[in-house]
Amino acid sequence: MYATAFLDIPPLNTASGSITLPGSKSISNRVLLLAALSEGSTDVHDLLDSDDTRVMLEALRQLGCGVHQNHSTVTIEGLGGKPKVAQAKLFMGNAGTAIRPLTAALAVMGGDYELSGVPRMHERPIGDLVDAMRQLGCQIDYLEKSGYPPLRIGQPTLNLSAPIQVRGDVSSQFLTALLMALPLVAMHRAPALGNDVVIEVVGELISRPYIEITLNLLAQFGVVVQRDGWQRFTIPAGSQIRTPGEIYVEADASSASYFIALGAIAARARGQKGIKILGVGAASIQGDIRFVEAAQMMGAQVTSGPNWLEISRGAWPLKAIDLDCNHIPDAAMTLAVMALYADGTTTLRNVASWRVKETDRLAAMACELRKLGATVDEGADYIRITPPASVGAWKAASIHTYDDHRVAMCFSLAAFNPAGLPVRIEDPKCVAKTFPDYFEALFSLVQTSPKHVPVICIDGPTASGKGTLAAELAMRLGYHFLDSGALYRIAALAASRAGLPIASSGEAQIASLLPQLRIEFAGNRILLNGEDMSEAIRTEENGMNASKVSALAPVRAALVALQHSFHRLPGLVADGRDMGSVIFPQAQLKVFLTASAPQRAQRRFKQLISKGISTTLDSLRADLEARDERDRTRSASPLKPAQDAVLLDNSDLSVETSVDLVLGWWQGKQPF
Ligand SMILES: O=C(O)C1=C[C@@H](OP(=O)(O)O)[C@@H](O)[C@H](O)C1
Ligand SMILES: C=C(OP(=O)(O)O)C(=O)O
Repeated sequence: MYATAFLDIPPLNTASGSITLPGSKSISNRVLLLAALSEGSTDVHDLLDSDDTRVMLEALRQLGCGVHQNHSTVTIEGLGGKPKVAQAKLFMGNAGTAIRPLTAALAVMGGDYELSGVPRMHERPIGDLVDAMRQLGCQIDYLEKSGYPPLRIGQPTLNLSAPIQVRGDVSSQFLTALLMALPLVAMHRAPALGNDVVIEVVGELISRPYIEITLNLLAQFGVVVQRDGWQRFTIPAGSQIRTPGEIYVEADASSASYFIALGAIAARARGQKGIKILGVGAASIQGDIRFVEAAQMMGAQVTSGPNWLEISRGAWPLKAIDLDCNHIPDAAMTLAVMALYADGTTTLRNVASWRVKETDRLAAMACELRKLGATVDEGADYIRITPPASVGAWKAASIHTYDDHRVAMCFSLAAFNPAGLPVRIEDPKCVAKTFPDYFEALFSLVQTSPKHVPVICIDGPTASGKGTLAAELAMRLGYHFLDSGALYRIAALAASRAGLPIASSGEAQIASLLPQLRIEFAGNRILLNGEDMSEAIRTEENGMNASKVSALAPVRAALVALQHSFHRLPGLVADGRDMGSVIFPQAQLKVFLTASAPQRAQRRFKQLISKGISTTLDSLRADLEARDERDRTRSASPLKPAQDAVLLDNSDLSVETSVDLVLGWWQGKQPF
């Protein structure tokens, strides 16, 4: 997950490849609750691991439910309709699918519970559900504002004499909550005429396909709800939630919308087929699978099987559409970004519920689409988008994401703009609500011209602090990190481990070994084929070998290719001695970092002493000065700043100040 303050997505061109998407949020949280309410244990396979499911799992644990994780399977030991813990404060984050059904279930079972969430959750309505539960004799109080969480739940005096009425025009989750909780009432009622539990929907019901998910999963847990259209739902008396023993969670169809759109928008990479999505397809029980139809209307070419989809670009530009999106409220946000690539004005209607979700999504989408150059008309329940009038009318934008995962995910697709502008996504970690690794998934499928992938080079003499600075910059920008000095050391270590002669007689073999190595920089650790080598490469002996290896021409050539392989989306920070001058001459920012010899000697001294290695300041300083002189004057690639490098003497600067300074220079080069 990118936990950076922002993520700059370079302009993108093509996309190809296949992706297995994480589990459905809607299915995961329903299955967790149903498994918890049933008796016995349920193995849930492919459960979504994200903020929304974590809050649900944590709440279930607090209520005394056994939760055991084994790879992608979570086993839930059910409570059999009665929490083991009668008093708890439950934090539900911003998960509508957690707080609403859990409120209903706890209110029926009774106890002393408080349910709260993030500040936005306290602005998301729950009054219609509370009103419905109160008809049944449930005890629910508002702790702050009437109609909104946080809530306190007490002991009910259940009294079911008439159908329970619920409004469904603000959120379908209230009806879902009743449907999942009321079997707990029905189970205690003898099957007899008039004993069934009946729910009546008052007025219009929105987001209807989510009710189909609820009914489908209830049936898998042994509760077959009878229905009369969308108006009346009957839970037969004597119904009981029974675990099916194990259950598989489909991949998330709403998450699929970003990749379906990607297939529709991105040019196809040469010889490639487009985007293949695994884990969800035509047989999905999720309503958002119908996003496929909307994407096809806009021009996407889609083929599908029961649990896969394959998408490629069809009509281009995309075709503008006018669509009632009430059945796909979440995925419809993706259509709003697709509309930027359409041949006219797109109108998405009947999405008033957008106003009460993670943020006011109608206002948010309108504001951010305008930043990109679109003309947007926002109504009470619709949004109308006209793309930028010409290539020149596109603007580079920093997209504010309002702590809304879907805003962050759908706007990443604006990076395909024809103007070749990057897009900045603020607070990218908000995708953790439903898809923590969204951006990693995106970057695994998209390609762009290497010239668009940014590189920052930090070169400089030994002990100038370039490694620390470069690693910190990479972390702050979410870029890859290349410590080229360590690469020579890793090459030497791998060669000697493979038993190859560290001499010209072994140069061909060493060179062919290098491309097979999987080298990763994880923070300040260096991994070789998954094994942490951070200490092993720093030995005196390996240092000598590294120096020998670096003198072998074929090895150097192979290392160039290896260094270039770090140049990947979304960007790279490389540190070394010839990063800016030789390896990445095209880098957008080159910094040549220096510090006075006494300062560097001091830093190295502290470093060695802290490792328990004894040395003296004077000898270190003499070594450094001698080495500087050798580096500067040697004939083969002498250490000198690239012509276009910025010099930074950090003798009197803290690491933070140096980082801020370089980030400031970097920002000065951005169009945002
Ligand atoms: O029941 C569900 O799983 C959901 C229902 C929808 O909410 P509304 O019914 O509030 O539209 C949807 O937006 C949400 O992401 C998940
Ligand atoms: C509306 C959403 O979430 P929630 O389940 O919290 O309602 C969503 O995921 O888009």
